[in-house]
Amino acid sequence: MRTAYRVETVRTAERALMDRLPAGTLMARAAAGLAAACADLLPSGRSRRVVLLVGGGDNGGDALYAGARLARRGVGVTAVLLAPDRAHPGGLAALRAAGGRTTTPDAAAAALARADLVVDGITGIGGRGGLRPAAAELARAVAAAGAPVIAVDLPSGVDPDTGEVHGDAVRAALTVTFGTHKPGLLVDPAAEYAGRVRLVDIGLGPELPPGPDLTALEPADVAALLPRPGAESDKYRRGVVGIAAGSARYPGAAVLAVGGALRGGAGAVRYAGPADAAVIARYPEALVSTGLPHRAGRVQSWVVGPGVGDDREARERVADVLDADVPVLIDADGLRGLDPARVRARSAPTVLTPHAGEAAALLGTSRPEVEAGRLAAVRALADRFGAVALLKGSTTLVADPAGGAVRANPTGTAWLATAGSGDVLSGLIGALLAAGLTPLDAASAGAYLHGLAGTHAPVPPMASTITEALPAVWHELLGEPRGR
Ligand SMILES: NC(=O)C1=CN([C@@H]2O[C@H](COP(=O)(O)OP(=O)(O)OC[C@H]3O[C@@H](n4cnc5c(N)ncnc54)[C@H](OP(=O)(O)O)[C@@H]3O)[C@@H](O)[C@H]2O)[C@@H](O)CC1
Ligand SMILES: [K+]
Repeated sequence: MRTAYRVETVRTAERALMDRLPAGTLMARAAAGLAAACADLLPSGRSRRVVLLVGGGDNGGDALYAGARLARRGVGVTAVLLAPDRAHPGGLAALRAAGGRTTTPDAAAAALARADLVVDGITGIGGRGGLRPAAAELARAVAAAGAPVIAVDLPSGVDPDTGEVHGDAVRAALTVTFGTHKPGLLVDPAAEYAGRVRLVDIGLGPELPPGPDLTALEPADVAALLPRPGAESDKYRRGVVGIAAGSARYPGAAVLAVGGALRGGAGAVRYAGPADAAVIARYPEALVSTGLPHRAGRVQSWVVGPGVGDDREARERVADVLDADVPVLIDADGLRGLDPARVRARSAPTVLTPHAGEAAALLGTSRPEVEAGRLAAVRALADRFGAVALLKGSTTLVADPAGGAVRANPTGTAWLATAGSGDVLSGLIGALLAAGLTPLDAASAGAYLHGLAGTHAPVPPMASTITEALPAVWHELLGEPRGR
């Protein structure tokens, strides 16, 4: 599990560690890791030039010490000093002693034009608000120059705690972060600016509290969560999913949600609704009925909403499912006008899976506001509805109403934003709920599988090809030969 901590927690841990170590040790560790990452990215066998962007804090100090290490190895290093009188004195002295040069922001463009690599040390965890004008101009000059960028700790201009980006920010190919991930590195829009992220161990681990602010599942975590049928399994032990999706007008949503549930490992899928003929034609495995969901027979979870429409009949189906005493996932049309009190009053857990537009409607805010502050939005949804909230999008986030770390989904591709993709996800999570995973685990493992299937599906993927890619993803994660 990757873990991320907010700045306040990082600072406390850093102080505790610093008290036990000789001055300068942490910065030396950070700079060594940073210099190694730079060396990996630099072309070999010819004269190489690195430009450091140096702010007035310790982030700039890291860049200067790393620059000194590179200069000692024969790399041509030029430091652009944003605040010459405040640049880290020890770092500056080390760079100069190693033969590095310094310059001012007005001469940056010429240096950047010849750079093989740029090291962004303008701000790290000490950055506040959007970049100030001189720093913002430098960020634009870097983008115009086009050389690859390594960000020190965080790309300058992104909010470390929330992942928000206000105005210009540096876009990096790689971010070398120290001690622990910060939430902003795993949440869009900031995550997109960070590029790949490399964590350098500076010994902070033992000083960090057990409860991180954000986590991201790794393959082994997902593999441990996925249900594996045992010798004694029957369909009820593996989990029966009820799907109340689709309508005469939108039968496809029913088919896709049922497919997601079947490929999510369900022991059986009961479909209730008017798209029964389309479902049975595609999936003869499904048990179909046309009455209200509660008449469909015993299930261990319900999925309601995709493609149900918004007429009286649709509202009746949604209300009927909300009365069920099993975990319920509500998506798409099921989320329209959803009453927080009704969801809070349910006797079993609820999972909501809105995209940003649906989340905005549920929170009474705007879509751009949700997209700019995804972390705050997903927490607010979980809080308001007393439900696990999964906010779909460039970074899918999952929040638990009990609090604790928000989970950021690390898999997926922009190609997943295709019609019906969310219907597959809802069925998939429904199957994991029926198998007995906690709602938080079901939602985050479902998002993980779905994202991975999206990257396995032939490009451009369709929702049904995401479903078809799921078996390969299960095999990959469980590490079992096919057919076992
Ligand atoms: N934690 C750890 O364990 C370790 C931390 N380490 C490193 O220390 C870094 C934190 O250093 P830090 O505290 O000195 O803050 P930092 O990020 O350099 O920013 C402050 C500078 O930025 C400026 N500034 C602020 N906002 C701005 C804006 N919007 N636009 C433009 N400028 C802005 C601010 O100016 P001021 O407000 O003072 O005028 C000040 O000059 C951390 O990220 C990591 O790299 C490692 O060395 C070792 C282990
Ligand atoms: K930085």
